[in-house]
Amino acid sequence: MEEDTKAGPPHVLIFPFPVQGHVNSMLKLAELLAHAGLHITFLNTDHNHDRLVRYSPDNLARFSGFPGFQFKIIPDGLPADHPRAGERVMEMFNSLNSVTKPLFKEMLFTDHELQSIPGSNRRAVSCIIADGILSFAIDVGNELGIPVIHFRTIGACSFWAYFCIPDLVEAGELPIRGNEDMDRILKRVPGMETFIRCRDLPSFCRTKNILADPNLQLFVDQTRQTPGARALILNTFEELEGPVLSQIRTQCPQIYTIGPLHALVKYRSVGSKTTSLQSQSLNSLFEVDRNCMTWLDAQPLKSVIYVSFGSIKKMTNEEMREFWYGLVNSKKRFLWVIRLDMVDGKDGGDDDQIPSELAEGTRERGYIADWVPQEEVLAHQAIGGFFTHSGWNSTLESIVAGVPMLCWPCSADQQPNSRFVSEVWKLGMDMKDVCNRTVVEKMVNDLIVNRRDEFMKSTVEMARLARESASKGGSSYCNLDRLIKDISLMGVRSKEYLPSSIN
Ligand SMILES: O=c1ccn([C@@H]2O[C@H](COP(=O)(O)OP(=O)(O)O[C@H]3O[C@H](CO)[C@@H](O)[C@H](O)[C@H]3O)[C@@H](O)[C@H]2O)c(=O)[nH]1
Repeated sequence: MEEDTKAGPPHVLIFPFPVQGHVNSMLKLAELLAHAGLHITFLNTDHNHDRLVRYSPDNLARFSGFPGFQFKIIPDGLPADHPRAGERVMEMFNSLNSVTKPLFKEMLFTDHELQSIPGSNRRAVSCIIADGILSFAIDVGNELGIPVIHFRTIGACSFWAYFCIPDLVEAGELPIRGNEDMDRILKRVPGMETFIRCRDLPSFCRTKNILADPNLQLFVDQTRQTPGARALILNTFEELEGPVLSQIRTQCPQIYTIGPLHALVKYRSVGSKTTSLQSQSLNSLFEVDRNCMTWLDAQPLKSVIYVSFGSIKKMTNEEMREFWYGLVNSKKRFLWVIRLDMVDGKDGGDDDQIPSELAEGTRERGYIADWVPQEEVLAHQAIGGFFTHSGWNSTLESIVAGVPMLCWPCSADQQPNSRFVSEVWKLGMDMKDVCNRTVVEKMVNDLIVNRRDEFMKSTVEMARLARESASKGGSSYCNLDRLIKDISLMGVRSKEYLPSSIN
């Protein structure tokens, strides 16, 4: 091993999987590390960077205020009109592997060469924080002898569920034996033996051919690689997922729980001499409709259900109608994020004519938006509940805002998340695998009227714990300090990081 003796702070390269839920949280980490004085290169795909420039210009300008922060752009290899959503998200993995990986490798090599030039005041990359599902970034980092820390944008509960899948298969608990088997409790997910059912496993487990399913294989393989990394960063907090984290620590001893990141960004700025951290940083890849805030201002206290199924889910026309009828029939006010390009079968035909009862109910009590400032929306006093797909960022944002959730998980980690929200944390209800207007109507009313007091008790308490963990002296606050210190110690460079190792 040889030491990189060049003066200056450590240089961290951060590389997210290029979708909203991943870019958002990893940019927040980048912001926190830059605020602590580290040099940061944030690697963004060309497609996403164009969108950030277009839809979050103020945010981008703010980053330029950090000395030593830079964005670098890399192609994702997909055509401009590729949706990068729905089922086609999986095509991104292939493209990233075939097009982006060699460019990434070349970029790291050039970075090393440039920074070796006498007079350069920037260190070569001394640590990579790679999205844990971008295994090629991890491989390249390892190959070049640069320490790699995995960042998983999912919760500990779903990380652990993915991790245990091979054990479930080996023990004969998987595959799932048809619909009638969905409520069977699984015994081989340590820490979850009493409540995790087949239907609560990551959605890829629903395939019959479990050993050959490429999507499942991809996520399981990548999760199983994490123990080989220097460390694992999770956007969660000890008080929320302590028991599951103890299980994960048996495999990955070095974990930094630094969530909820959006709360940490907010609390780290309190008392800070700089004002460069943003309390509600909106790293949006879509055009934000701010008029919804004016509409919310006019609604009574805790009267509105906020509805959003994240940035990737593509809905069917039928699902949209069932939700819409359910919301209108509930007679509750609603703010619904729905982009028509994310609804299958919208072709302007007869089916697209909005029935008059829906149009009228929406005009009276609803507001439909393409994209909203979600953190701000959830913090608004008019919001009484969140009808969510249980994406991990949305779950954390709801927890911090103290808003009870009605969960309709669609895919991947969302299935375990919603089980934890309802069964373990008691922060709301799970409507998994049901899409029916009568059920939506009833559950919306239960969430914000009939069972409101019951949910408010636990949501208020969990919000307090989340905020405490992100405040000075709290668990996530201290873990971030520990992470910064440990990254600073990673100035030691490996001898293998030599041009000859590039092939
Ligand atoms: O109108 C909107 C809707 C969403 N958001 C933001 O978009 C993010 C959405 O993230 P998330 O709730 O995690 O959902 P997805 O976009 O679906 O995220 C993907 O990535 C997550 C993190 O890995 C996974 O948990 C999900 O299952 C996966 O679909 C959140 O920060 C929201 O605040 C907005 O700002 N405005």
